[in-house]
Amino acid sequence: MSAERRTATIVGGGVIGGGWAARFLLNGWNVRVFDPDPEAERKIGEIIDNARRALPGLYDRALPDEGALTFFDDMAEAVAGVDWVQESVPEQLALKHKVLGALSQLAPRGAVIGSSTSGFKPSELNAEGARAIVAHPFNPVYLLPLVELVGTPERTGPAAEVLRSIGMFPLILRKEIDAHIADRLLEAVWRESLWLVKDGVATTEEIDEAIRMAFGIRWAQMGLFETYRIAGGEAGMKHFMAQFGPALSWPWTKLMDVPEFTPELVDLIAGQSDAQSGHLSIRQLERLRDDNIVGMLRALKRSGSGAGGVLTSHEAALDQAGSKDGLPITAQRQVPSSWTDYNGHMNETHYLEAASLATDRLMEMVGAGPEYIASGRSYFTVESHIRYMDEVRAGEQITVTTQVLKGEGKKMHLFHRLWRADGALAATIEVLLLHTDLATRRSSLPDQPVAEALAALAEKHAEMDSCGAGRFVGERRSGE
Ligand SMILES: NC(=O)C1=CN([C@@H]2O[C@H](COP(=O)(O)OP(=O)(O)OC[C@H]3O[C@@H](n4cnc5c(N)ncnc54)[C@H](O)[C@@H]3O)[C@@H](O)[C@H]2O)C=CC1
Ligand SMILES: C[N+](C)(C)CC(=O)CC(=O)[O-]
Repeated sequence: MSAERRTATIVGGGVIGGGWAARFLLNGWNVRVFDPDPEAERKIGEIIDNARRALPGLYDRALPDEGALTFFDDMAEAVAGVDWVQESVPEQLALKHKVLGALSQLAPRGAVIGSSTSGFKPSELNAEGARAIVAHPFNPVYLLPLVELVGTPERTGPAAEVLRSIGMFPLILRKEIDAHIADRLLEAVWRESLWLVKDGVATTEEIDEAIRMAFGIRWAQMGLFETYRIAGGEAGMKHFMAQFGPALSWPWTKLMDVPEFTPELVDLIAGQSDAQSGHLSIRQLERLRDDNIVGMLRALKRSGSGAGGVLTSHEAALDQAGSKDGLPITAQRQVPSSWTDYNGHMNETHYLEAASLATDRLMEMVGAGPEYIASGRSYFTVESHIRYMDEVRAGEQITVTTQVLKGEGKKMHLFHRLWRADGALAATIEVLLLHTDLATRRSSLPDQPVAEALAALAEKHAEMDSCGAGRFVGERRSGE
């Protein structure tokens, strides 16, 4: 595995560089960091720790094994032989020129040199001979998929491929523009909000409530235009524009007029922000934000909408193979914090969820996957028996193996074992499923190839130990 690993160098390991480091590392890349800040290693370490508890929770499959993280004092050594270089130094054009100029000399010709710049255009970044593209991410880089790519197609095309492979959504801009697309939109909301605080209309907290209680949620799943199309009612966008068009010439915005950052305004905003959130550290706020984003993205994954669709296709590309004790591994994943409860361990419902994922995988293995289901046939669970044998904590890797106890006629009888990373058996989940015709909703015989594949597995697994299967609720365990 390590021979195939690709390597990214992060130049500037602050908020954004740390996020990039985590994104690459947790997707199996080796990561090198170049940052003169003596605190860089600690800060990046903390960001990566937060990423480790959040990112794998998005997926129902295991991410690749983490790559190696190394810190360098010498820029030339840091970029030698690497595949991707991501510049994330502060937003100052002279500094970007200096750093990108050096990187363009030192990095391999074939390596992508991406700049995280929030607002500079490639023509500005490369004015002194550099060969960078804009690769503008969003904080937290390890969770949010969007990366705005700006540059020539021969550079942005291959860069987009790499970004997709690490679960991101590259949006290639048609033309360069100050602040790209998303920051133009964010800047509009930011400027307007500054006025609302300065004019005493609202506090920082009230503005945040106005966003998160309504349109923030809406934007996450449909964006602006689709949302407004719906707001136009049955007549759609045209009606919306007819109704709200006149408002564009009313004083609904102060966008062209920006409040000056006087010491008073800075104190006012910083003071309100302290009152609103000062009881939590930045790392605590990051963890709260990450848990919320993971929950929302997982909800979007269910419908395949927006960022949820990006997750689904990335997950499908994650390897899920292998066997343990002669049985196929049918699920492997990290336990997300959203699966844990007030007892500080994985809640009972998610043992069944893990088993359900394993059943889906087993169905795929015998040819009853999504295509088969789309053609009108599937399996329905009619009975399950879970034995909870050990606790599992957030962040632990779990592995599920599946033994086919019976694959005959309409019946598929499975015995899932849920293993902890330390080798302890945490649960067994025995499930009986019946093949079902999705049109009539009645049980039916599976197609011949499915029946044969299932029977073959049942025969192969028949000789194996199935201790713990067939028990009734309350039956004493051996030694009890
Ligand atoms: N903070 C944010 O929300 C976002 C920032 N960006 C962009 O990312 C870039 C970095 O921003 P942040 O991470 O927020 O800044 P930051 O201040 O958190 O981190 C910058 C890092 O660069 C390091 N650095 C300074 N000079 C350097 C040099 N010559 N060589 C290597 N490292 C050097 C600093 O030690 C620091 O660790 C900027 O271009 C910014 O516009 C992009 C998206 C979001
Ligand atoms: C405030 N900002 C301009 C640095 C924001 C960004 O560039 C993107 C983000 O993550 O919001």
